[in-house]
Amino acid sequence: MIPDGMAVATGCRVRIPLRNRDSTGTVLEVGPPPQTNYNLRLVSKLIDPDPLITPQLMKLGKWIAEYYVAPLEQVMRALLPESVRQEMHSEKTRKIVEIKEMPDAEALEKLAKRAPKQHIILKLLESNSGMMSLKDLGGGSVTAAVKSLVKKGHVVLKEEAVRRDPDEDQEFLESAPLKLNPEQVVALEKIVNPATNDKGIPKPILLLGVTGSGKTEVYLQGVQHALDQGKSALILVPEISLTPQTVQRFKSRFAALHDQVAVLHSHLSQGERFDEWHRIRKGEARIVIGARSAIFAPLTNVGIIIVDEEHENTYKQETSPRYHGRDIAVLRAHFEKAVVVLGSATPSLESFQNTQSGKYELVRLDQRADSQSMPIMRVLDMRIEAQKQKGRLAILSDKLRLSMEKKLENGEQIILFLNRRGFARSLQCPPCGYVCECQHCSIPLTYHRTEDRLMCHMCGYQSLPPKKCPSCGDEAIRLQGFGTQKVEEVIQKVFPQARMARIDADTMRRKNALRDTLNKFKAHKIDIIIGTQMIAKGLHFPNVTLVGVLNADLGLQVPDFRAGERTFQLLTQVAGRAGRGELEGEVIIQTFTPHSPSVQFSRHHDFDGYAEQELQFRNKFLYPPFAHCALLGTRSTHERRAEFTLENLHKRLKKDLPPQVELGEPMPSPLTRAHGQFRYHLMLKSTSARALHQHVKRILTATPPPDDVTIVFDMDALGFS
Ligand SMILES: Nc1ncnc2c1ncn2[C@@H]1O[C@H](COP(=O)(O)OP(=O)(O)OP(=O)(O)O)[C@@H](O)[C@H]1O
Ligand SMILES: [Zn+2]
Repeated sequence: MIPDGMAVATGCRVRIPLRNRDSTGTVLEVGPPPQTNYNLRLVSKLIDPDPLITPQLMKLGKWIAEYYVAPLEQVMRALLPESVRQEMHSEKTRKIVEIKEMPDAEALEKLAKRAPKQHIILKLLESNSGMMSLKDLGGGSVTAAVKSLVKKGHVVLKEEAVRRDPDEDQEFLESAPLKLNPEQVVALEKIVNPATNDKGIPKPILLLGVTGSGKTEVYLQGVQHALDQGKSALILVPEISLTPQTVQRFKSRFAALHDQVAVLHSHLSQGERFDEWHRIRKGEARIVIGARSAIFAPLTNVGIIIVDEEHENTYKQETSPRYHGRDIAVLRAHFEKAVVVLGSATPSLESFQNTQSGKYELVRLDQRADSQSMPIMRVLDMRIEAQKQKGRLAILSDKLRLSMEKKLENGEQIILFLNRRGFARSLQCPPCGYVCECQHCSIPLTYHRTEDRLMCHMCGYQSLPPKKCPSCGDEAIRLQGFGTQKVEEVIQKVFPQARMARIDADTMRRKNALRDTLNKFKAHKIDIIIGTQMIAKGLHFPNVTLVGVLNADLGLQVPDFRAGERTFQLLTQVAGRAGRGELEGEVIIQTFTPHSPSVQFSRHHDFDGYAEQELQFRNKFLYPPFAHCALLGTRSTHERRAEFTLENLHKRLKKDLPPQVELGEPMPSPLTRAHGQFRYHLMLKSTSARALHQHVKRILTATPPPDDVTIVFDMDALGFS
């Protein structure tokens, strides 16, 4: 309860005595006290006179809690960084000593004899325009002397706030805006004067621009326009540590406004995050760049929200609340009446379909900005290569090896890409490329070693693994695969002179490791980079003339209806790293399935063609964007209990199932056991998001799990492991 006269508002933090202890909480709603038998407590203290959470953000939080079926407290935790919520890291301050009144010459002379230290301090201060930090004066060794000077009235001791700047060690040279090409001019115009609905809310914009088309320059000038209007700007990037170049470009362009740019990401220390957050809230920082959670930055008067590489999976939060940063960006822009720009060379089909249905505006950049041509794409059939290199793992085709040789001779640089993801293994036949698929869902079946079974991870269909390839009859159908480490070994043997670096989750653990390696590559201290999807994003290296994709199929073999989309995106993005300078670029794609649409359409840089056939497939099997897919899972250290709990939930969900919702069978996850926990899951599909999350919420609320079982619900799930 609120004591009389205390101005508590929604979004403020308050202290309440609970169990003899003062606890901190955030006010979700203010209203008359409810009828209850509980003993209601009075708020003992109002911490923030102004709400920490703006009304728009509060609205966003409530929406997230409902849609993603997450407890509101959990959502509040996502909204407010821990350091801010707990007041753990109050402002960092330093002590400043300032001259108040210098003693006259006579007194000064006396001081020099009797208290030489005090004399020196005064002299030092005098030669430093009367003011120095206590630390610079000598810190602990002079505190006593300074105190005496304070007592005598010669100096004063003050506290001054200092900002913990995460990029303190870096310098950013101001970059001038480029003269836009005609396509960019049109794009910027649409952002500056967006189409609006009848309530004056701008329509979201999908900026579909081929790799190297100058999307970033359009973002920069769009942000500039918002600032000129006195508004603030929010820029989301997939992952700060993976996109150092994009962040650098923003920091450089707005270098003159240095203190108005805030960066939010997971590598900040608690103190840095505290400072950045409060600078934003006070309106000192009006440009915010950050990863997913920066969508909750406490900016006011937002003019523009940009989501760079909007198709990236990293925008989806993997713990509850499992929100999608891009979707929340669109929603926040709507609440704030701001323009939102989703940019990508390979947009998600969800966003693209929204342009087809008229919900979003489609803006295109079809040419590379500096009139470089798109790289030449070659597709290499590894089935033939596998026969040639009998018995060995076919990692490097002759064609790719020869091309690498030539580039190295010319002093040009090479990126080798290995798209290795997921744990799920499907069965593929090397001589013919055939992959075992589910007849109902058209996704690869996953091989479960322990049961010696093939399973469909969408619907639960099971079958025995074939002894021979059903397509060509060869017995070579088997599990296969190689990782980046193996590739590095092989390349090292073939090109002993070349300088190379491997970029993957294992080698890039150290903070700034990626930035440092990329800087070395830029300075041409490295000839070849071998990497996973970590290197597919937004990199710009003019001297890279060859990109090799070692096995394009790996991404196609995961039990996920988005596997094709992801492969198309990765191939297109990776290919876009080649030929970004004066020299022409070449891309060699090694694959066992040269005719798959992902390979063929990316080869021709044809997003529209790809989207058209993929949307047909999605429509036929009723997958997103034509339906919502969600995953309901159980996790427990006791396998039977995880299984049993899910079966029980399944039974209850089946009863009164809304007609729009389709319910899959419970089954072990492809990643059957992780962190000592057994995992089971089932899929839900629905043409109505609301019908789905309401039904699940009702059942989950009525069916609390046993203590040793955790329930996971993932609305609009992106992964199915
Ligand atoms: N109007 C312009 N005139 C000249 N050069 C330009 C112009 N706009 C962009 N560029 C340059 O073209 C190159 C590619 O631009 P940019 O990196 O912004 O493209 P992008 O669309 O963001 O690419 P990607 O999607 O591959 O990350 C950069 O070197 C950039 O400086
Ligand atoms: Zn199936």
